Amino acid sequence: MSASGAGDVLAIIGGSGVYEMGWLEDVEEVSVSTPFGLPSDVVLRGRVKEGDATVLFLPRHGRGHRFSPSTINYRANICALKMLGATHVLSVSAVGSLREDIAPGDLVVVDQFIDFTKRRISTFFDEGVVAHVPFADPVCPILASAVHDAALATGARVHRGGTYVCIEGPQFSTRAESRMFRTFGAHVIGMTNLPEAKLAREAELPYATLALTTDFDCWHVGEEAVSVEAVITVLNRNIVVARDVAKSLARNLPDVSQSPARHALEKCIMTSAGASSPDAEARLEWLIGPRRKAG
Ligand SMILES: CSC[C@H]1O[C@H](OP(=O)(O)O)[C@H](O)[C@@H]1O
Ligand SMILES: Nc1ncnc2[nH]cnc12
Repeated sequence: MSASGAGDVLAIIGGSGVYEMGWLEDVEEVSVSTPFGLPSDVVLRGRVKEGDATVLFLPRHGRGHRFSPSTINYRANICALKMLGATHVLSVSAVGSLREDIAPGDLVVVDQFIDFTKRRISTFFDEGVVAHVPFADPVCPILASAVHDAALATGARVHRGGTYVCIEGPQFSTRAESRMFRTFGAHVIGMTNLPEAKLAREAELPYATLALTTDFDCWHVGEEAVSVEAVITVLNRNIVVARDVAKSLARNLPDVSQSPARHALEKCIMTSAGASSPDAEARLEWLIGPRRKAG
């Protein structure tokens, strides 16, 4: 796998418990406003020591954990990172395990999602311009492979591949729901990676998730049902590893020029510039402007 260029920008979206990276250098705070509103917080922009890439860091819940999974402005977050030149997106997320062989403390580099969210805006193309992007493989395999390599290097127990079912929350699941998700073949459960991953795909951003397993949700007979207290206890250990994985990845970004995400919008926009509205074109200029100009 060839290394990336110095112009590459790794965007890290921090999940529960991950409100800063701790290893960023030459850090500046960047406030970004987008056509979809404000992102969860200011974006930290810096670099990694002994690395070429620029690094962006955005805590999806905001510093102080101000936004629930349902109220995060996912569109503003992804749009802001795209506007700042992101070329790779690493999502760091706390998850529950739905499998006996995935234990709290394990890392999972997921490769599939099941969407059980209920009330989230999950597209940039909701008014005036229609587009349908492929999403069969929702995670960039090139980036996921690099994340897996970086995770292995920490010595943590790492699972390559897995299906992340995303629930609306903010309540945890019932036992019946947890058991149902297991019958679906899901491996881990969370509350935030959708529509985040869908929006990253529409924005043609290669996306991969480092899932930090913190509990067995509530299906496991021999285990206590998940609680915030239990999650935080394990998360405090996972976070240290997650920071190391992100640092290693920032130093070894893969070339994603062949990522399926990079051309996701090609031939997917149904509405011609003449048929859409000036408002819609203006709202999406950051994403389809160059394509529109190229005709
Ligand atoms: C505190 S457990 C539930 C909470 O943690 C996860 O957040 P993130 O995905 O941002 O790490 C989960 O999605 C819930 O938001
Ligand atoms: N059991 C669980 N369900 C949903 N999101 C989670 N995040 C961490 N553990 C979780």
